[in-house]
Amino acid sequence: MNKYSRIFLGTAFTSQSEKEVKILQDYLFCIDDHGMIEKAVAPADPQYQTILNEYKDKECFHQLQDREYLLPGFIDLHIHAPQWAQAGTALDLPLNDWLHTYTFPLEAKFSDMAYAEKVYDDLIRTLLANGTTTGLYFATVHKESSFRLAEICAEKGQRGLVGKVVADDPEQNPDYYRDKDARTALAETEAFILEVKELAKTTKQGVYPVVTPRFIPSCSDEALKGLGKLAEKYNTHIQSHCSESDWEHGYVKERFEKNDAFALNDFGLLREKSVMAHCIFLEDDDVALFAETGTAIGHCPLSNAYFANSVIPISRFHAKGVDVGLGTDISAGATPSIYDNAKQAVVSSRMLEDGVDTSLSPEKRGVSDSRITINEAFYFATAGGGESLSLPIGRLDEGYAWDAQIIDTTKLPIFDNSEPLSDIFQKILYLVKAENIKQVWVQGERVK
Ligand SMILES: Nc1nc2[nH]cnc2c(=O)[nH]1
Repeated sequence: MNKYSRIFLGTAFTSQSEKEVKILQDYLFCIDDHGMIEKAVAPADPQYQTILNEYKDKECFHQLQDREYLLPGFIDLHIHAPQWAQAGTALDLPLNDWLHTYTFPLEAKFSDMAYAEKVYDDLIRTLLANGTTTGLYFATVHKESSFRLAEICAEKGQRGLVGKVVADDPEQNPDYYRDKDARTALAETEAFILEVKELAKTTKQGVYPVVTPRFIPSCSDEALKGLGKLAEKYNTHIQSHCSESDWEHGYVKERFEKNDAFALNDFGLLREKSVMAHCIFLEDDDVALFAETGTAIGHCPLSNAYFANSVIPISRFHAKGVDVGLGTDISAGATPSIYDNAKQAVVSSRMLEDGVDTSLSPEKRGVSDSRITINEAFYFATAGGGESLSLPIGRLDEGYAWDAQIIDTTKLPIFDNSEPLSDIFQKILYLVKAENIKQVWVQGERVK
């Protein structure tokens, strides 16, 4: 009987801290029956040779080839799954017009199970191919197809956190696409939570129900209050949008005479397992409230370039103790790739630091101390995402799930065998496309 269900031998990159990447050269990763990393063994460790000798000829032994490297699987903290069907289009309008012109009509189509199946199946396959091993999803207001999304994650081996969207306010949502009323929305959310919890019992990598008020403008007070109570009753994750654009931030201020963060908190929606997308306009006391409640920011830099009307000072918010992960925000972000968003997070932060208005002098043009490095963006894509979700994911370390990508660098511009591993890491983050991701593993199972 084998003690470990799988062993991987290879060189891995994983976050040591927000700013530092740890290089684990020629390590042995010993995976247990539950798909967790039981041991990460360095070549200098006295057990290394013993384990190697015992496993090297077994089927469960996986040795990386020359020029292959391991990265933790990426965690996408903000995906509108139905919007995959319009990815790459419809980005010409501001947020509220975009919702009413393109997005609500599209999402309404997810009452059709056959259509939902087609889109969701393709999305999950594509995300896995891009190295995303955990996804936090908004589905639609339809309970049945939202549950189908959770099932497709379960079947394809991705760790899915899925929300049936709640949008019940007749003033803000069209008649053809909204919950009938707050009571119905809450009853359906509760039934959805129970169904997904049942599905989780047979899903190795985990599947989780998420309480999902679309955003404050979509929801009545009754729905928001009830959702806070449901999240508490079932100890679920919570997701929504917070202080995303001038319009949305202003709408909440007008309705509640306070910022989004405090309004959400009043409804019991800021908790340890809450992830709020965007959060561009947080003020100091909002940031302190996020840190105090354990609420995380799903940072979606590509989407923000279209809808946020500004650049989030993510470095400052993170330095104040707020958990941060990355999100694609499909389809406001027109890529399924967290690699693309990691790069954009760096680019946006550099533009914030330097500023963009050339009519101003350099010292007045930007916001100092805003830039993040590619190491920090990698941290947000992996360990930061895991912390945001309060799950043991996002690191290739003992006690974490074996969620990993095997990167084949033979097609990257590496011309010198002695190139430092720290440079290879940067080339991976800047240049990898789905075709360079050779294998993807979730909870010890191969999914690509
Ligand atoms: N980016 C984005 N913001 C939203 N706010 C409310 N709904 C949405 C959405 O679908 N996408």
